[in-house]
Amino acid sequence: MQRLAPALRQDNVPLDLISLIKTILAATKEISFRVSQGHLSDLMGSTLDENIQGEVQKELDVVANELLKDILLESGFVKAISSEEEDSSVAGEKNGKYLVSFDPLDGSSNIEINSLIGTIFSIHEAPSDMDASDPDMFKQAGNKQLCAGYVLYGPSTMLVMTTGSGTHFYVLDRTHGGFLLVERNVQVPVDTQEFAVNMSNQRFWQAPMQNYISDLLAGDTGPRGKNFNMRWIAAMVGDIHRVLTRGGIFTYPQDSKNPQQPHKLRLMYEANPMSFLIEQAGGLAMTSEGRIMDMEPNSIHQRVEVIMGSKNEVEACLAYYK
Ligand SMILES: O=P(O)(O)OC[C@H]1O[C@](O)(COP(=O)(O)O)[C@@H](O)[C@@H]1O
Ligand SMILES: [Mg+2]
Ligand SMILES: [Mg+2]
Repeated sequence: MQRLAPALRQDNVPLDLISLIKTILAATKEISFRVSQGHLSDLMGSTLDENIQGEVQKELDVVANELLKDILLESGFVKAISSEEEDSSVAGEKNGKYLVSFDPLDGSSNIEINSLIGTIFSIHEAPSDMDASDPDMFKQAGNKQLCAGYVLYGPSTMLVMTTGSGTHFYVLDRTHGGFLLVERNVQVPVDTQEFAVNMSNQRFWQAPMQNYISDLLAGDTGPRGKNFNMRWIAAMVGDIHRVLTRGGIFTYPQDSKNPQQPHKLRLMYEANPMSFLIEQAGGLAMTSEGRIMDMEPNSIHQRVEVIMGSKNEVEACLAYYK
């Protein structure tokens, strides 16, 4: 099995970017170790703080954020970082080439039940003519990402990453401490009979999504003429990993539960990186109005509607909005 750095060189990834990726992964190996300690560590509880989005921070959210932030800001490659757990962007090296956005721990509500969690990251080029403390540097569309990936802390720790030459799967080999390539150019099957959505929000969705999901639930007695299965891991990393592995449609549609917040998932460190991975694997990543990666961001913590996965199924869903 190929090691990470030679696999990236094969895809013509520049050496500086390889070094940055290795820096991110050094932090995720440490997070993976802490996660695997579970109740043996003192990181299982909640802090008394909330992040800027009003969510209670878990001890592991904070530790994972600090590990990534410290190693990235000290690396010399990074002009600034932005994170789910930071109010604004944080300046790094003034001549740094890259910007990194990350969700240090995705699926935090799964921590205490010993279920799937992960780290999601996205890398953009840093504008050379802007100040390192200017958060506007991050206002770049997803289609400008140089690299996106996640590390899934599951029964095995996996890295799923793209640098624009396909989406590849790696596994952390604890015997030598590095990530090994296990599957190159993963492909999301174009058709599927599996969907992922938080059904408890059903009554708050817009009519097109209500109608689409009702038709899936009607199975072979309804207009789709086939039965669908449902899965919901409550961690986007887990759900998207299943979609990349065996196909499916994953959606967090617009809802009216809280009129101040019609969308749940964050553009910069959830939707954009996952969109890059899904598209590089032949899937589609959309809102009901267009391609996620073509959206021009207006803020670091912007939220967005998400409909992504198997190409034909995403198109079938979007047809309800026409
Ligand atoms: O609470 P719900 O509706 O199940 O939402 C689950 C969604 O929220 C998220 O957990 C948000 O991520 P964080 O844990 O990083 O806040 C997504 O990963 C997931 O898809
Ligand atoms: Mg998240
Ligand atoms: Mg998180």
